[in-house]
Amino acid sequence: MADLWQNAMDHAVAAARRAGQVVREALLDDRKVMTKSSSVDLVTQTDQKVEQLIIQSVKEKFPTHRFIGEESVAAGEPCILTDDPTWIVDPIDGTTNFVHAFPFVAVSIGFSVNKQMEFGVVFSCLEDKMFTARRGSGAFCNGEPLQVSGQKDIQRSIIATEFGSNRDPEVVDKMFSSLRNVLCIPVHGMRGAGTAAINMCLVASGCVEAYYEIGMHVWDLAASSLIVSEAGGVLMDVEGKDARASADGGDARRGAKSVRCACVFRRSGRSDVPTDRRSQQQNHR
Ligand SMILES: O=P([O-])([O-])O[C@@H]1[C@@H](O)[C@H](O)[C@@H](O)[C@H](O)[C@@H]1O
Ligand SMILES: [Mg+2]
Ligand SMILES: [Mg+2]
Repeated sequence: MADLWQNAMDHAVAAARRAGQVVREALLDDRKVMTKSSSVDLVTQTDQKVEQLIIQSVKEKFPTHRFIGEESVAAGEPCILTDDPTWIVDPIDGTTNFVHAFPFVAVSIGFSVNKQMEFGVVFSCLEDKMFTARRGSGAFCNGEPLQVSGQKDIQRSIIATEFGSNRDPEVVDKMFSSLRNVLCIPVHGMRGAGTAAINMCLVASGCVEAYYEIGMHVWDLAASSLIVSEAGGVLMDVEGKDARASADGGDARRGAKSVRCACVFRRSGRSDVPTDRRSQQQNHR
């Protein structure tokens, strides 16, 4: 049976690749840096230009489809997910990395129908790695199949996280407390690429066992949530509930901030997490 959305997925891959070229070229020029919610929440004209290029190219081909785009929402567009075919776009995931030419910058394009991710595309454009997933058909990097880590012991794991853009000392204290809790499990190490999408693709690739972050937005993780789950991983919120609803934008109805956290772990077996670490949700595969 013909795949109804394959044509759209092919378009997304081509659009992400074109967008990646724009990002790479922009790295050769001065980057005009602006700020959004705080002095460390950065955006550039390239973020805005790339988002418009992606959305315009989709509108020409799929005029009835809807959009949730990071920079469109920042400019006042609503962040509401309906059952309609919806493109969930983060034109540059890792804007701070882009500004500093730190080599992990992704173009993230997720596609949802009936509030369910149908495909996800994350192009790590400085590594030239195209991560893709079609619901029910697996996850790939440059065409090679992906599988999450088989590590069964969190004490032999690497955990990824990010610090976001909130510099409120109380929030920072909570982040450091979480870091301490995780490090003292103990784990082999902690890492962060500077972009949620690439961190989650590292989980899907089996390079890190889990990734957590408090305060992500739906566009940060819509595409990579499907890449993780199609690679055998799971998404959960800090209470251990299935976070795909949030990742699919299901919580987007309550606005972009609704996605509190997406912890991505290998497909869980039984998990008897010590209650004092419930928020880190260890996985016993
Ligand atoms: O803004 P952006 O570069 O698209 O997305 C980034 C996320 O990928 C990252 O996980 C988060 O910690 C940053 O604060 C920022 O939100
Ligand atoms: Mg982002
Ligand atoms: Mg972004």
